[in-house]
Amino acid sequence: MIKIDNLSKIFFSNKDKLTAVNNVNLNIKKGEIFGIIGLSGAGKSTLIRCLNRLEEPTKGKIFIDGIDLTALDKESLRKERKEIGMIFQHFNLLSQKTVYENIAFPLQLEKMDAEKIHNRVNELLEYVDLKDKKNSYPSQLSGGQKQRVAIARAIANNPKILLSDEGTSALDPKTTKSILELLKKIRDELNITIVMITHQMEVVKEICDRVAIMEDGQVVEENTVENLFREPKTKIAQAFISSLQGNIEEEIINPNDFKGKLIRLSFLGDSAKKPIVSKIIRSFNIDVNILSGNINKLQSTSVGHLILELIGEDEEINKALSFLENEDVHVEVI
Ligand SMILES: Nc1ncnc2c1ncn2[C@@H]1O[C@H](COP(=O)(O)OP(=O)(O)OP(=O)(O)O)[C@@H](O)[C@H]1O
Repeated sequence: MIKIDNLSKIFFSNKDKLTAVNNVNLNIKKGEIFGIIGLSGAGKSTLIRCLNRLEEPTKGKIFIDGIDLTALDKESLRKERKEIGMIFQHFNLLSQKTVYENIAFPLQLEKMDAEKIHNRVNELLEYVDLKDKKNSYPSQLSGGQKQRVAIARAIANNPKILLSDEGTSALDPKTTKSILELLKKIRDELNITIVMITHQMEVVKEICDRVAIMEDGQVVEENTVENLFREPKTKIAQAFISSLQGNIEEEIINPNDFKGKLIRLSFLGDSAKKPIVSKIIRSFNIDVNILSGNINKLQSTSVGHLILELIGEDEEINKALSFLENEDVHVEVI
């Protein structure tokens, strides 16, 4: 549905040249919640702002349902932009207008008649659970309530796509959860494709179907959330996963400090429930030392990791490794 083709954005200031987005290619499917994660300065905001041409790409193309957004003139772009709602970290509400007026604003721009606007705004207020706040001003609302208003405003014209630029970064964990639930409801019920940039792995874990990791303007890794958690390939993906609360940094384990063989097991879904450690101890003549372990509960499944030291004869260890591979567990010798 969204096809990003060799997209680059270069900022020129004085004699300096900064490549904020460097040759990015992505395909985002209809109805997907697609996350883009990266550290500060990685180019996430610039990339997402190119998707509705708030930022003009320097090179490359963006197709939305086959329409090349980069080729549109001003008037066609204005029409196409109606299909793309956006929310921001700091909400960007109109402070002089009430909640009702903020949500009505994009509908007035479309010259919708007054009665229709009235009905639509009330429907949206109900949808985002803010009926009782319709006459309040943004300054009278909590962060979560402000983001609900921003979301109602962003979906008022029934867009196909919703872009979120760090939409939960200014919120506490509980409020973040409720906003993520609202976004999920919007995807599930309204079939709106959601592209969200974030620096929080918690957000990706909670809500995204697929994720791209950006570093220095480039997409360095792209995968389903399950597979990313199962086998992160790049150092930065591993660091993001390690940064999740309760996860143990693996770097602290140095194989040279151990006399046995170190292995890292990754397991997904039902294989996480099998008593594999006790099985290998009982079935083979080896000792097992558990060095670290974690389990991440994703939306529809769980992904676990264990780092074990296997102590014993090579032959017995190799038998244990073959056994593990047959148990649908990914084994990596460290
Ligand atoms: N208008 C601009 N002019 C010049 N440089 C810019 C401009 N906007 C962004 N940059 C630079 O482009 C790079 C990418 O910035 P961007 O805001 O896209 O990153 P980000 O991953 O969203 O980071 P953050 O999470 O901190 O916003 C940074 O080095 C930034 O300084």
